[in-house]
Amino acid sequence: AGTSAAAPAPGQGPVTASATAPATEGIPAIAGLSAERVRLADKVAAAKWGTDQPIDDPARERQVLADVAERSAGMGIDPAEATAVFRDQIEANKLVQRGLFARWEAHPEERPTERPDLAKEVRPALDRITTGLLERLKETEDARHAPSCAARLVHGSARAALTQRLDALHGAGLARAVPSVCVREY
Ligand SMILES: C=C(O[C@@H]1C=C(C(=O)O)C=C[C@H]1O)C(=O)O
Repeated sequence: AGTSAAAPAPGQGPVTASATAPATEGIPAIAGLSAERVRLADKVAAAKWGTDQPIDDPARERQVLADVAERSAGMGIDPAEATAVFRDQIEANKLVQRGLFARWEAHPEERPTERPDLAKEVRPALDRITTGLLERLKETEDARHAPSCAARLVHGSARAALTQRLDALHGAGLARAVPSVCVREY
């Protein structure tokens, strides 16, 4: 008793184990972190909903991009490539926030019941994702410039959308977040 559930032989584990595990490295990890960032738009929107804080905050965007430029340069990542990625991440986040505001206008019963603290809770969570994304951008220097990047990005994004159970709005956000990840060499 208790020993009947033998571990599967290597390579014979359930197919779903690898298909649902979050990617921890490479281009797919960038897609995974991008999906997490897009999901954080729910908290950003909930923090702003019913306040006079606008969805677009150009000062905060400049701060995010300046931080990315400085840290990427320090890490040996092309700052132009890194800031292009984060410009898209920001546009994606606003796309989702706008979609959620529209949803909440139309469906009062779906409105958030709590207001997270943008400065103390939500932006620090976004900043942690920034750190992770910069590490992954560094590690994928070659992969992002390779012809195979686009396929890896599409595959990784589809997997992230499934594993993180993104709905249509967040899926559209993820698609908006990642186009600059692959660098075209022409
Ligand atoms: C996420 C926010 O909303 C917008 C999106 C930002 C982002 O994605 O980093 C930054 C500023 C805002 O224009 C926020 O205000 O923090």
